[in-house]
Amino acid sequence: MMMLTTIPLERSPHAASPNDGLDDALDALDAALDAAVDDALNSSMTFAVQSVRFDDDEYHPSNLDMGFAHVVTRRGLSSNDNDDNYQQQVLATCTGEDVVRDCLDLTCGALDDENTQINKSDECSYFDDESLYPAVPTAFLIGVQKGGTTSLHASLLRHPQIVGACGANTVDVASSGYGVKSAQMNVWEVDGDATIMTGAEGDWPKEPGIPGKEMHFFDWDARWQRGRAFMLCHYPRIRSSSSLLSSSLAEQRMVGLDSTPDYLIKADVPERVASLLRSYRSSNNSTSQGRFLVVLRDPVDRFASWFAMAFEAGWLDDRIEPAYRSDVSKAASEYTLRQIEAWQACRQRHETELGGMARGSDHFWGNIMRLCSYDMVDDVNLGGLLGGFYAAQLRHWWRIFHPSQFRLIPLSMLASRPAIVANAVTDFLDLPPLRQSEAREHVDANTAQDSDRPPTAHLLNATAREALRSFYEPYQANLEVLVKEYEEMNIAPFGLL
Ligand SMILES: Nc1ncnc2c1ncn2[C@@H]1O[C@H](COP(=O)(O)OS(=O)(=O)O)[C@@H](OP(=O)(O)O)[C@H]1O
Repeated sequence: MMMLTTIPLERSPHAASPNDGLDDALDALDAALDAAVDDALNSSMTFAVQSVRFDDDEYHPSNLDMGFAHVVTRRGLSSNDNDDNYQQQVLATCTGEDVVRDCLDLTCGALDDENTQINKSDECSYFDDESLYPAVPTAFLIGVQKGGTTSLHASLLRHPQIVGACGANTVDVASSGYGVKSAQMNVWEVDGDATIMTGAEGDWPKEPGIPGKEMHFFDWDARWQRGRAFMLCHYPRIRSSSSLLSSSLAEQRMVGLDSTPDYLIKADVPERVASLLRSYRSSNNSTSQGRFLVVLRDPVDRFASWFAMAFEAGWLDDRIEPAYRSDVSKAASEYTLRQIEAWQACRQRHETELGGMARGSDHFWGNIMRLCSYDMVDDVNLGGLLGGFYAAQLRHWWRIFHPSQFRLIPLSMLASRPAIVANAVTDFLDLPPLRQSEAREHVDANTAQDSDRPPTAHLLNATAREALRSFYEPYQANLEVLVKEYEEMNIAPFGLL
């Protein structure tokens, strides 16, 4: 059971200025909080209290009944709080299961007044604060791009012990239903600061989406070069110093999740992730080896979905024949055939360079892929045709991490049996299962229907679909071999698409 009491900051309607009478009002509010805390103590409930600031309409109280924003730890008032924005304090009383679910004291650095520094420098001002346990990213949803990763990410965030990074894509939490841990969102909106992230990668993503997804820490050089502290600063902290919060609760294990589907395709990422985990293990006695999730999707459908996204985003504007620009279906089919041709030509060009390497092996394809990714500038961000070479991508990762650290999840299974997937993933992450009612819920996020992009099912004509199907045949055969090996290692119950 959870009880939420809102105690308004009562100011005299006759106040001459915003600060007039503020001290008295704050004293009255403090006294009301103390009385409420006494009540909670007398009823021997576990409880927590939090002061909440509302900066603007985004922090409308209606957002606060979802997730953790309205709970835990009573903070001292900082000088910034003595302004007109400081409108309310909220008391939440929690007990039982809801304590874990709703009362963990997570805090996003950039939302904290005293920590805004992290936006301005590479160092996190609270990184050394031992009273804050970082929710370190040890779980990685690395692909495949357009595989349904947003749905899986959103469904995992419902678990009380899984957190995404602060910021990244923002989401209209109130309407999306992904309310849990909603205060992670809008970090950058709060600061109104798009300048902090200038660099090769451009602005921090701000488009509507899901909180904490697509951080690109490991594949965008400008972010990677800012170092480990920079990345960890963007994960919420668990505050254990609160006198009101039981320490066992504060120390509850949290798993940070980095869901960036481009990671699977980008050659440098596995080694970078490994080095982060190594450094984390050596400095924190952590034993985490990293856990990796990959959603697999039929490569033809994945390609169509990618095309729809790229077309809608304008990435292909100068690559589509003007005659086709007004007809997305024709554009998609024509582009597909042209890309297949370009790929075959590129492959032939490089085949001789690869000398005696066994033709058709994943290693061979991996090399061709690397070489052709430079040649095929048309294939934006490697997400087009090359995005479907799942076996070569996975083999590349398996050179660095053991296959047992991976779970391969067919999108078809995520779509049809969400509870099985949710429980298998939480088990894999050594976490208790989601509540049954939540695990069974289907999550469909980032679908064509939600966005302006064209539906993908009939995007490609029969010729283009067929050409793609036979194009991917050898790669799919390699994937089957890989999945068989994976199953023979008795790693996971999941089969192929
Ligand atoms: N539950 C479920 N069932 C079936 N299909 C689903 C589901 N969830 C997401 N999707 C489809 O996955 C596509 C989006 O994938 P991603 O979220 O991974 O895209 S992205 O890489 O993050 O941009 C996108 O595909 P298209 O609609 O074909 O574009 C989604 O519709």
